[in-house]
Amino acid sequence: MSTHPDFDLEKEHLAGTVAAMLRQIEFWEDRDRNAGADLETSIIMADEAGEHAAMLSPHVHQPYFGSLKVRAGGREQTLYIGKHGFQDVKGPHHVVSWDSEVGSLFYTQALEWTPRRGGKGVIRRRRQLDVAKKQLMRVTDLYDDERGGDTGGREEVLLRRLNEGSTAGMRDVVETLQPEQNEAMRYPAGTPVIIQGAAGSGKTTIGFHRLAWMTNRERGVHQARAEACMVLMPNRVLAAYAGRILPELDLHAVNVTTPETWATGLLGLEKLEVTDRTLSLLLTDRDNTRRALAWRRAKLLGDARMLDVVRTHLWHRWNAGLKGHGLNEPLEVPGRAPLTFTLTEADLAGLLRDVFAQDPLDGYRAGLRRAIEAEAMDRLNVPEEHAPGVRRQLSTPLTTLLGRIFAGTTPVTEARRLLGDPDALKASGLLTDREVQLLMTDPLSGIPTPRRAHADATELPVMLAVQAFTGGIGRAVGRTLEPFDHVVLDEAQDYSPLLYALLGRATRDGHITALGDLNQGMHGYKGPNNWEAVQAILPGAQVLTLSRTYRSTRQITQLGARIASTYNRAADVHGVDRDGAEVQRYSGAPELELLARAVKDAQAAGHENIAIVTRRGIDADRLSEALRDHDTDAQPITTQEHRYRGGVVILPVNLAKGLEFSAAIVASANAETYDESTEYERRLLYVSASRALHWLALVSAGELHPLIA
Ligand SMILES: Nc1ncnc2c1ncn2[C@@H]1O[C@H](COP(=O)(O)OP(=O)(O)OP(=O)(O)O)[C@@H](O)[C@H]1O
Repeated sequence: MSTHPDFDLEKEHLAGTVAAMLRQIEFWEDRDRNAGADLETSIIMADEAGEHAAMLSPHVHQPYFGSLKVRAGGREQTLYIGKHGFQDVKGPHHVVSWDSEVGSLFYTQALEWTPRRGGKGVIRRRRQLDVAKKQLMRVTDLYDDERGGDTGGREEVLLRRLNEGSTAGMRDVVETLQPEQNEAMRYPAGTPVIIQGAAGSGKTTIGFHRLAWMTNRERGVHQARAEACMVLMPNRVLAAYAGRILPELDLHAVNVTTPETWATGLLGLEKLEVTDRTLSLLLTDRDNTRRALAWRRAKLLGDARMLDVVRTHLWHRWNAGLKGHGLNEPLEVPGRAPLTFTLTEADLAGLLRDVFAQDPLDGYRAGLRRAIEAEAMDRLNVPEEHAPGVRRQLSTPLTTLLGRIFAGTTPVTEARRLLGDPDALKASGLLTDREVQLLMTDPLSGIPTPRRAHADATELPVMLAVQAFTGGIGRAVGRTLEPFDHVVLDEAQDYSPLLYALLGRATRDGHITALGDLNQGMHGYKGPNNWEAVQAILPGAQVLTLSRTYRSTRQITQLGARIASTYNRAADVHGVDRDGAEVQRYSGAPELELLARAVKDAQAAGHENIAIVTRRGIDADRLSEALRDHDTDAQPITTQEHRYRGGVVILPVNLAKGLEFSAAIVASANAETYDESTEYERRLLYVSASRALHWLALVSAGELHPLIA
């Protein structure tokens, strides 16, 4: 297929590597060889060997995708880079893992590095090796110092990859990771990272790669365990779509969920309906004063100061709660005369003060229990071996006592009590009188609430703050709480500073990766004003910018830029210059007919994964039904329960965000549907028009939207 002079040599090396891998897998799977001294040892050994075999076998069909020729310590060698490291015990067919320190050299532009053993290492050649089904398909040199250095091969390989069709899930980009992405992905572990990048710059993809990199043993104390990590995505359709990247990255058991699911789970209220009434008001109310009020109130609810407003409120509540309470418990300690443990109200207040000072991760209720137990052991001089017995005797009286002090502090009721009480809001001294007044107004009163138990997206963080102080915040492991090893936030521009503060508490220090685009914010009333506001909350956080975009052809990117330039002066992003089909425009006939024709045209152009994007969910349901009469089967994705499995689908723009398709068709692409004078609507039009990789159609029965006509 290729005429590269080294093709045959590489082919031979590949065959050798495949054989070595198969030999190793066979070795691991050989039960007799894994027989230990006793049955238990044998089982453990066999299990471990089986695990190694299971990890390696998916990689046999493509052991590596590139190589590096390096010179270090007077010796030249070629390192093969793959998705999974492999040590050939009987031969030279080793593979270095892409996420190792050495693997990084494949992606950078650097020509030298400092090897672990010291001295100087020189990169002599970078080579891409396309391998599929154990066959070598193509050899492309990216850099070769014998052929004048940079060959332009990296761009060539990238373009080939970007020309491929979309799939039903997010894909890894291990083979074509670009230098600036590689740098963001490997930013030193233990530093919170904010990756800012335009739509299609690979933020979400890179976030998952960083997570995979974080689980590599080379990260030392910063290594993350996949099962102790969490990724938050804006909706469940996208979470499922993106989650398909995990096995490709050898990541298993990572919890990919939405902030609402995580929050309601933490509150123990899985059935709680989460509304966004501020958004409803901003979209429907024409009263600018009320809109401004709703916006400012939502912002204030998400202000980081609210954490201490909540804390101060709880301080007063619980101090009032312990009035008139104490303990007077007879205790038995073996070998000692009967004892009594007495705690006065003043003692309790003192212990509560200590707990507030300690600020324990698992909450103040558990903290106070521990403090009282420790006080008992200390005062009564209980020897270590009898401590568990004393704790047992204290258990019931303590549960009763704590129940009284913390009575009624459930996150939902307590957050609402605080937000309805101006004196409580003022208690911390952190909010000005005007701010307290603002919180006391209810600009949303005209927006209906659901019948079911509900909480608004803007008040949820305040509820979580109550939860954080009462029962704690973090990852539930059995009955205890631990911090997450690492948390990745997608669409991070939509997270309030208060949420950042809470997530920071719930995660190991320095282990948050936030992916976002301040220019793409659809929900500015919830998010931070700028990344500095987030940096102020996550100490040491670094903002890294991805400047190039990869998703779409030049034709599609240019159309998107035209829409975005109406609300965003920074819209001038530069994309990979990839040529594609002209944007198709359909109008002047009934919409159904045009949509059906567009689907046929997209299929005729060779595309399989095709999306029709509508403005609202009900449009998608209605059109999906009606299109059947036009011989077009488009599966609706209109609830968070639906999953994208490839093929032709029809979905509203809010569920399309983050997904991508080989071809996209924007339905009702006109000014009646996407109001030209409303920035929010123009942003939605942008999202609709930026879902396609290769082929885009704009459809309207009447005139097309002036921005794209
Ligand atoms: N280095 C790369 N090699 C190949 N493809 C890439 C690379 N980087 C990004 N892409 C592709 O670009 C597309 C956009 O990536 P991704 O969805 O991660 O971007 P994003 O910045 O999160 O976009 P959005 O803001 O729209 O959600 C995907 O198809 C992804 O596979």
